[in-house]
Amino acid sequence: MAMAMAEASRITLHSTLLPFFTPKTHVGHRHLSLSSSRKHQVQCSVSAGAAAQTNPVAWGCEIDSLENSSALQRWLSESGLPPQKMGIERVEVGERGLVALKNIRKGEKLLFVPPSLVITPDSEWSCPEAGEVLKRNSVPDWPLLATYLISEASLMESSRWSNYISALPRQPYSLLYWTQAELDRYLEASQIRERAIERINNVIGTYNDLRLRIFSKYPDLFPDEVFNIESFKWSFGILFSRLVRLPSMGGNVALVPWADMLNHSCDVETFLDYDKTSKGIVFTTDRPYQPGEQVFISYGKKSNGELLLSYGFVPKEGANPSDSVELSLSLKKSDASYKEKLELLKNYGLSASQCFPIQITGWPLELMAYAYLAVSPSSMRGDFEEMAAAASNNTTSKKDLRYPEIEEQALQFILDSCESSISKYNKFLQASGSLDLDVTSPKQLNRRLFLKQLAVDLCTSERRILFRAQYILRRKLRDMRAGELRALKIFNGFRNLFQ
Ligand SMILES: C[S@@+](CC[C@H](N)C(=O)[O-])C[C@H]1O[C@@H](n2cnc3c(N)ncnc32)[C@H](O)[C@@H]1O
Repeated sequence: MAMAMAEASRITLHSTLLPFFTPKTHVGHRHLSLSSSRKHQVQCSVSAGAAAQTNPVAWGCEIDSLENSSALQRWLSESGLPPQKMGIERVEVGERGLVALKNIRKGEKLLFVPPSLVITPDSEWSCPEAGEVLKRNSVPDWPLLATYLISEASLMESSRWSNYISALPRQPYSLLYWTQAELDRYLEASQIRERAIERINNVIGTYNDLRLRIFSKYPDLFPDEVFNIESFKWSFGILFSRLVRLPSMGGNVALVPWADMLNHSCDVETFLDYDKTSKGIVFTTDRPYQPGEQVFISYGKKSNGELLLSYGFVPKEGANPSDSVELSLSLKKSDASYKEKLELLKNYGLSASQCFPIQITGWPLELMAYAYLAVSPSSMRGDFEEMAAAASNNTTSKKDLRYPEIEEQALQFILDSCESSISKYNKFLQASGSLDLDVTSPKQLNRRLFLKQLAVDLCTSERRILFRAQYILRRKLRDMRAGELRALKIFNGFRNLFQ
């Protein structure tokens, strides 16, 4: 199960626990920057996001509460969940998690959550009129589920999901709860800041759209006191951190009570799915567990930044083999062919500033193609189109381009971008020791320390990948230049011989 709220374009990598809330500006693995006006919008709309300042929703529980999760466990058993080999406990990784109660073999199927205990876009509403209005207006799955959760939560004990909702965190860990000032302060060096702003704006935009088109027309069904931006931030936070995609159920998205108590480990490769034989949601263990050990699944092959964005945690440094960092490359405005190049990029869904994911093992061919385009002189204009196509998501274009005459400049261009990014991380990491001096209360200090630690962990892991890229690029350039020098010496040697 790939638990995560992956953006649509990334979902193809993983199957299961994935939310499907797609920022419109997301192109494949690339993320476009927001305009400054949109940044301003965030500031106005979500500046009350800090735990100390926000009005938390009236439902859910503290993130580590075991009381509500015991009630959840009892209700699930009474409602058809078969006996389990795991129980909910307080754990070292992830606050609460599922822990083996018995020996569990490798290759064993676990959970067997029946579809009747799963929340999907087709679930029955306790207030059927509200559901009908949304369906009549063709509201897509994500906003539909977000509204469903709020509607059921507000009905408290009258909802059949009340035990489930009471065990959900009142404030899910998610970048949705970071204020603009916190994002600026802690994530300035990382492209994840832009992604968080983009996501917050999508949530706000979605809520505003629902309010304008639907809620305002049916105030009795959707009163402002319940269906407001705070409750939507909560419900989207829950969806981002708990919704799964079930490939064997036609790719449906679902909240799976009980299964969503499983935490993520980068060391396992097992995902939730619907099992047609047992007619339940299961996962198959890829290692044995002894009683007392926490059982994990994978939320998908996500970078540390993506895990922070959707789930609010960062794995230990070096623990995530799928980690990557977004490197931003930009066309130079002083380039004589700037307009021509930009036009072509736009034709392929790209822009003058573009992010590409770098992994510890290397970078995509698209990044090299973009670099070729950025450094190519006007005399190569005949090749611009091929370069722009190769830099894009276009799968039919040739990707592995080679232009020996500008390869050195292209590598130097990538190295410069890499080093400029590294210097931003250095600045943040050096300053991080002195970031907390202006707090006024212990609560504020706790939050600051918590967010700062997450940011330091993220930035350290992202910088580590950039350091590796810097090393490889420097070595390549050195070898190239040494080769050129050797060739020049040989050439000079020949010239002297014939003089
Ligand atoms: C699907 S829920 C898992 C159950 C959750 N621990 C709970 O108590 O409700 C996902 C959330 O669990 C936490 N989590 C999951 N895996 C984690 C990990 N490896 N490290 C830290 N927190 C993790 C994060 O707070 C995340 O948003």
